[in-house]
Parts: sequence; C-alpha cells; structure tokens
Amino acid sequence: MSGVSQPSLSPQQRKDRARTRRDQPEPGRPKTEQVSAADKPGLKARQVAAKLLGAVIEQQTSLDGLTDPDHGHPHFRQLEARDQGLVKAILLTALRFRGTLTQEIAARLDRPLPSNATALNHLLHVAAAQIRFLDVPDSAAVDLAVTAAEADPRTRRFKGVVNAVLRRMTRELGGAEVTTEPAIDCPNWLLERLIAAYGEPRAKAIAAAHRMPAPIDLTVKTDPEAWAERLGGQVVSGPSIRLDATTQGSIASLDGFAEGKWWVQDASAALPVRLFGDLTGKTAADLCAAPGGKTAQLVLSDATVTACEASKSRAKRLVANLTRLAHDAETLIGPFQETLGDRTFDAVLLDAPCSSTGTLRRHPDVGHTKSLDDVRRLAEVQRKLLDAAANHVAPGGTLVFSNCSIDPIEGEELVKAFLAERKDFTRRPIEPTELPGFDKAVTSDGDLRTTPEMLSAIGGIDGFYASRLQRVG
Ligand SMILES: C[S@@+](CC[C@H](N)C(=O)[O-])C[C@H]1O[C@@H](n2cnc3c(N)ncnc32)[C@H](O)[C@@H]1O
Repeated sequence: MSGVSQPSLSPQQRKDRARTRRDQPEPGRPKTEQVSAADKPGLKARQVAAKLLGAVIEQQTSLDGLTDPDHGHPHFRQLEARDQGLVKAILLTALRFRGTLTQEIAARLDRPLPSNATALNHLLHVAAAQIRFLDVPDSAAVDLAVTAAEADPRTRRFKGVVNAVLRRMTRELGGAEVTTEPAIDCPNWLLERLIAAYGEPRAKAIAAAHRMPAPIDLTVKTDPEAWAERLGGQVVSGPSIRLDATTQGSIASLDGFAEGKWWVQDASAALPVRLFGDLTGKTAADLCAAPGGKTAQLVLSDATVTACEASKSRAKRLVANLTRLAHDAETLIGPFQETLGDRTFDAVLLDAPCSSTGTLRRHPDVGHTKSLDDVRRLAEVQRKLLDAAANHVAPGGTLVFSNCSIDPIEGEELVKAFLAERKDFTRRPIEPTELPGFDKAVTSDGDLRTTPEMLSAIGGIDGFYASRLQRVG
C-alpha cells in the first residue's frame, strides 16, 4: 500500500508538499566535508529517476512494475525508502506534465537536442519536474542534474546545456503557475480518442483532470459517516469515503486498517458491485478478482463468493487482502475458463483487464506506455472473456461487465456487440437513482460511464464503465 501523502503534485500544490531534506547535508555530517561527486546526497535518486523515465518512455514499461518493492527495477529497489518516494514523485510529475515540460525546456534551448540524445532529455525532464512542481530547492535540482550529466559519458558534453537551460528555467519560471493548455499534457493518440468519444470540450476537461493527482478513497464495511469523521474525510457515495488531502501517515497506519474495517478503492471502482443490489443467499463469482476490492464488496453483500484470479502473484495479494478483512471467499487460481468448469452463479462480475485509461490521474504513465493498438487488442481480450463469462451466469442471473477504460471500444461498443450476438442476454438498465451522487454517470442506454472530470468539486473520480446484463434464456 502506498503512503497517504500524495507523492505527485498539482500545479496548485506545487512546492508545498513532499517535504524532503535529502539535499541537505546528512545529520551529523560536517557541512565542510568534501564529498565526491558520486556520493552527492540525492544524486543516485535523480539518476534512477532519469533511467526509469527512459524505461517508461522508450520501452513502455509500467511505472508500477518499475517501482514495485519486490520485483521493481534493481536500481530503484536499492534506494532508501525516502529516495524511492522522491523518485516516484518526480516520475509521476514528469509524466503528468510531460507536454508542458517538453515545451518549457525546448523554449530555453538555443537549438533542438539531437534526436538520439534521449538520456539527456530524461535528465532535463527529471530536473524540470523538480524545479516546476516539487519542494526541492531549485539550486539542488540544477546542481544534481549537472553532476549527473557529467557522470554519464552519453551526456557529459551537454553539461553546459543542462546548466544553462535549467538555470534559465529557475529564473524565468520560478514560482510561475502553469499556463499551458491541459491538452498538451495528454498524449496525442489518447487525446484523439477522447475527442472522438466525448467531443472536444469534455475531452479537454478530462485532460485537465488528468493533471490532478487522485485523492484516496476507501470502502468501509459499515457506517461510512462515522468512519469519514473518524478518519477526517467525507462520504462520496454509498460505502465510499474520501480522505482529506492533508491526511498524514501511511495507509497501514490509519485507524481501522489493521482491524480490517475498510480497504482502498476509488469510489467509481466501487460502483459496479453495487449494481447487483442485495445478494443475500445468492451465489456470486468474481471472475477477475485481484487485488480484491470488488470481491470484498461481494462478500459484504452477503453472497457466497467464488473469486477467480489467473495470476499467481496477484492471487497472493487477493488472499492477503481478504484475510486482513476477515472475508471468506473460495479462491481459485488460474484462468476462470479453466478453473470454473461448468459452474453457474446468480451474480457474475467480469471486471476485465483493460487499458486503464480511466486511471491516468494516478497512473500518468498509461498514456505513454499504451497505444490505440493496445486498446484494440485489450478490447478483443475482453470480448472473449465476456463471452466465456456469460456461460457462468445462471438463468435469470445477472452479469456485470466493468473496467477502468474510458475508451468506448472497451465499453459501450463491446456490450452493444455482445447483446447483438447473445440473444440469451438483455441489458437491465441502471436507474440514475440507484447510485446517489452518480446519476449523471448513467447513460441513456442505462450503463454507467464515469470520466475523471466528474465530481471535480471534491477531487474528481477515476474513469469507469459498467453494464448490467441479465440472462433471460
Ligand atoms: C482489472 S483487474 C481486476 C481488479 C479487481 N476486480 C479489483 O477490483 O480489485 C483484472 C484482473 O484479472 C486477472 N485476469 C485476467 N484474465 C483472467 C482470467 N482469464 N481469469 C481470471 N483472472 C484473469 C488479471 O490477472 C487481473 O488481476
């Protein structure tokens, strides 16, 4: 679980959080002590940040994978915890504002960088993200970038350029608000998809929402009002509460975590299971279950639950989460098409793997690691999974299909094609009154469609899609 303090910062929050003293001398170290360039405090963190930025941009590697505490990049894992926090903050910010930083850097170069100067480019972006958005002294950001440039044979000859560009940046932009259009920070392929799906004004609003870090939402087992007050947050809808941005400490240190009273789950991700209604005495299958937020909801709604998860490592997380919550569910490890045989259930949830384009606020790397081809490929995976899932729905039973993509190819269009083919299923439209606070997210077809600019007054929401289907034959 990540810490509560958000590592990535919006322009409004710039330089007032992520307080780090890593650029100061180590406690007890005399200020006059000479340190070699390689030992400069904070240098390693900047070098790792530049390397990881390269892995995201050039190899389309996911940031979660690179910064995983157990399986992440070895250089990242070697860092101290607070340097890991700084690296994550730099990368989230550098990716969230990539278009803006690219423009601001380019405007301060005498001539464009050679196209193969990728290492140099990443180094500049890492420093620029600190200068523009993080609570790191500008002088330290510049000095460490120059030292890093000098230490790398690929960038050594550009040391002077790094120094000049970044110094100009601190002089000309120090303390200035971001004035670029939000769309500049949305990767082109994604912006085009958003405009095609939602029209230009809404696509731009979504792009603006992507610049804001996501708040932390919890799903509580009981009494949302009381828990919101106890943890210093507010009720969003149903069992979802939102923590205040000033909440301090790690998630695990918060009241009620150890006792399993709640779990972390964006309020929009908690909506699909609510579409089943009361499941007392019914059987339910969560076909794509890990890490288990929705399985936990199904257990809470008093169903007898079977949770399927194809990935062994993710199944471990699922089991650990259910254990902490003292939630009882049958857990089957392997693709549900193989583990379920011909079993059928009253309620089936298919929360399918997707492009995750609805989660850019917390995963700004997604726009850079995914492409339209990935969206299409994942839609095809979902089509097959939906077809297979349908066979596990008992006659009269309900199938909820959901995912966190905001591309209709993975949502509305997929369900339309499914219903055209499977005459044994019909849509059971969602009534706007079913999901208080989310009535505007119910489409004219009766599906659920959230996009990140919704609920902006309280910090936005992840993009999500869900459709409720009923087996009639
Ligand atoms: C979007 S995530 C599910 C998130 C989860 N429902 C939650 O709310 O915590 C999709 C999950 O489906 C799993 N998965 C993919 N294909 C699967 C299959 N055929 N059978 C079971 N699990 C599968 C993936 O490993 C991944 O953990």
